[in-house]
Amino acid sequence: MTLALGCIADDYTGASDLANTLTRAGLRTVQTIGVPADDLELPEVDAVVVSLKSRSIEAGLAVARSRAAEKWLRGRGAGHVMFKICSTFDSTDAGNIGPVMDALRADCGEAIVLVTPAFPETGRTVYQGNLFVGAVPLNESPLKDHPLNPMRDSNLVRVLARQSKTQVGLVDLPTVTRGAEAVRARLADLAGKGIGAAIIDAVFDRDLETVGLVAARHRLSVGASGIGLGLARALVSTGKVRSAAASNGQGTAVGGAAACLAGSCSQATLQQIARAESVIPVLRLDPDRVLTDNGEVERALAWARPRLAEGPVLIASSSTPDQVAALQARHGRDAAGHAIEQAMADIAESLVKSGVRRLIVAGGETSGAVVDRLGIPGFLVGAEIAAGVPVLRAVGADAGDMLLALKSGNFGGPEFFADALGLMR
Ligand SMILES: Nc1ncnc2c1ncn2[C@@H]1O[C@H](COP(=O)(O)OP(=O)(O)OP(=O)(O)O)[C@@H](O)[C@H]1O
Ligand SMILES: O=C(O)[C@@H](O)C(=O)CO
Repeated sequence: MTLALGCIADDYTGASDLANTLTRAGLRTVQTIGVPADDLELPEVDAVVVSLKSRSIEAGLAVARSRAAEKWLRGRGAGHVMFKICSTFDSTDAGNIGPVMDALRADCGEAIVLVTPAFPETGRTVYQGNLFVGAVPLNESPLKDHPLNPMRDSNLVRVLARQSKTQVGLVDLPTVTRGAEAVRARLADLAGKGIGAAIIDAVFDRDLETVGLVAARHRLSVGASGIGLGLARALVSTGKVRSAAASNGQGTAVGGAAACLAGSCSQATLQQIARAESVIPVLRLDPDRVLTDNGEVERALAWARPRLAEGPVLIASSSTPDQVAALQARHGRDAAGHAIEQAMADIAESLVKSGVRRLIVAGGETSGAVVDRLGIPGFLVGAEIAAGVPVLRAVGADAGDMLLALKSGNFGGPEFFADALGLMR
C-alpha cells in the first residue's frame, strides 16, 4: 500500500471527521486507533488517519506519539502528512499544537508549515488570522468555557506563537483569493525571513482548494477538515488519486441494542441531549457521585440494562459551564475530566457485554476513553450523519461487527441522536 496522504489526528472524533471529509472527497480512507499493529488487516486505501488521544496530554508525550505516527505513515509512502487539530484550535499555551508541529516540521525538514483550522461547512472561518465560530470570534464563542482548554484569544498568529518555537506569519485572504501562485510567493517570502509557520485565512471551500493545491507540494500541514478537503481535492484534480466511491463502510446492518453516551459539555451537546429526552430514555449521571462514589456506574447500568430490549438509551454526564466550573473547583480540572471519562468507558464496556452493538459517543476525550476501552483498532467510514460525523464500522473489534458514531462536541444538529440512530441499523 502506498499512501497518497497520511494524517495524524489529535483526538478520535476529529479523526472520524477528517476520515469522513476525505472519503466524501473521493479518497479511500481508513481510520486507525493509534499506529496500527503489524497484523491489522487494512484494505487498499489512499489515506490513513491515525487517531491519537493527544490533544490534552502532556506535550512531550503528544510529540512522541505524533512522531511515531508520522514515521509509520511516511514508511507507507505518505509524501504529505497532515496533522489534524480541532477546528476551534483547542489547545493551551503549553501546547499541544505548537510542540507537535515543531517536531514534525523538524523531522521532515519543512521550511514553512501551512496552518488553518478553517472548516466553512461547520462555520469555522479564518480572517486576518482570527478564527470565527459562526458569527462570533472564537473568544466570544462557547469555546471560551471549554472544560479542558478554554479558548480566550481569537488571533491564531498569537495563539500559535505562544506554543511554538518558531515565529508565525499570516497569509491573508486577499493573497489566498489571488490563487496558488500568490500563496506560494507569500510563503516563500515568510520562509525567507526565517518564519516557520503561517496561519492561512480561509472563508469558503474554494479558499481551501487553493490552500490544498499549495499544501500538496509541501511535506506537512496543520489544520482541521477544511484543509483535508483542499488536499483531497488537489490529489484528485492533479490525478494523484483516482476518485473512489464516497464510502466503503456501508455494509450490512449489525442489529443489536443501541446506546448513546455523552461526556461533552458543549452547548450543542446540551441541546441535543435535551431534544433526545422527548424520544428516548435519558439518564443524567451525578458527576459528584462519579468522583466520590463508585456506585454511580452501577446505578447507570442497572437503569440501562432492562431498557435496552425496548430501544436505545442515552446516558449523559454533561453539565452547564457553571456546574462544570463548580465541579472542577471541588475536584480539580484534570481529575474531574479523567474520572468521568473512565466512568463512561466502564459503562460502554458493560453495555457492549450486555449486547450493545450500535454506540454513539459525544465528545472527543470521551470517545477516546470509550474506544480505547473497547479495544477497537480501526474504522471504515459509512454514511454521513451530520457535517463531520460519519457512521463508523469497526474493523477488528473483539465484540465483532459494531457501528459507532463519535461526535465532536460542537457538531451535529439539535436532533443529532435521533438522526444517528436512524442511520445506524
Ligand atoms: N459534568 C461534568 N463536569 C466536568 N467535566 C465533565 C463533566 N462531564 C464531562 N466532563 C469532562 O469534560 C470533558 C469533555 O471533553 P470531550 O472532549 O469529551 O467533549 P468536547 O470537548 O465537547 O468534545 P470535542 O473535543 O470533540 O470538541 C471530558 O474530560 C469529560 O470527562
Ligand atoms: O475539527 C473539529 O472541530 C472536530 O473534528 C474536532 O476535532 C473536535 O474534537
